[in-house]
Amino acid sequence: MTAILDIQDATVEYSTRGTLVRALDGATLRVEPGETVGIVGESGSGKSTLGLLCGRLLPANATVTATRALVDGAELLGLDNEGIRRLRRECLGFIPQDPVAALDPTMRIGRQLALALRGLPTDTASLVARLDGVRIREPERVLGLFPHQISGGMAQRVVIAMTMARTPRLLVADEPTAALDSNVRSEVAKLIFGLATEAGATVLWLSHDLRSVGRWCDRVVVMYGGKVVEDGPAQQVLEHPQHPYTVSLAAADPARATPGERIRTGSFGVAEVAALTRAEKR
Ligand SMILES: Nc1ncnc2c1ncn2[C@@H]1O[C@H](COP(=O)(O)OP(=O)(O)OP(=O)(O)O)[C@@H](O)[C@H]1O
Repeated sequence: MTAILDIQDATVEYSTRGTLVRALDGATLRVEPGETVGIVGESGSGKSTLGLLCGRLLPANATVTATRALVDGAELLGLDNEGIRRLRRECLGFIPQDPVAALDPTMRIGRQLALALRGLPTDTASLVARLDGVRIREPERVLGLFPHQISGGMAQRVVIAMTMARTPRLLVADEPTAALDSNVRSEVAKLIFGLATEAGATVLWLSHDLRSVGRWCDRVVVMYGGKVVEDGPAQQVLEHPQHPYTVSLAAADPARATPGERIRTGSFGVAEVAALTRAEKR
């Protein structure tokens, strides 16, 4: 079977005013179609960089090397611009931490959704059905609103509807519930995993929170210092952590292990993803 993601010995360095930061330092990860994989690690461990690498969405100051970097069998680093656009369009879906930033503030929800549906029916009934599918109440009314007029939870549902409309084979979600109120986090996680399962999508869920990842994902990958330091079935990693960092995560107070309340500026290049999504819509 072709792996949906096959990255071997990937190194990513960011250069900022003459200073080099090595965000990935020989990261290796192979994911089979249909797996749900939680990638956990402390801030700066390279999770977002790995997520962005999957869509070759790294910023211009990043230099990438890898022995192998295949997404759905395609050589990520060798694709021309049309090839990478096609891969993003036909295979990949990204759900960022900050849904409001991922939406165009100047465009009503209905229009953004219609643009994201590209080639699929965009009459009002179809748009309403899309919002229904992500359990948005009063969908007709929501279609006429701007992003600032809806809650973070609702905005994330809109982003999920837009992303899942393309039935991605690989869904990369970077702390997609961390910026939301605690009472909607689990509903949104359930929605994402439910839709991904229905679509047969593989999920890469990037998070600081080992316990929540263990709840939703079958497999847990732990990153530390730009490397994958532990990788196994969720239950095994939670109950018998091997790497000292995983041991400390597993021993942490669950309340403290809850995803951060604040939006982390280092997270997932939301601006890049939003710009890309908007550029592709035009
Ligand atoms: N565009 C950038 N330019 C320079 N350095 C960057 C850039 N993006 C990330 N880095 C650095 O690369 C390292 C890895 O960052 P990355 O965002 O991938 O980690 P992370 O595990 O996702 O962290 P967080 O959970 O805080 O998002 C960090 O030291 C970070 O400061």
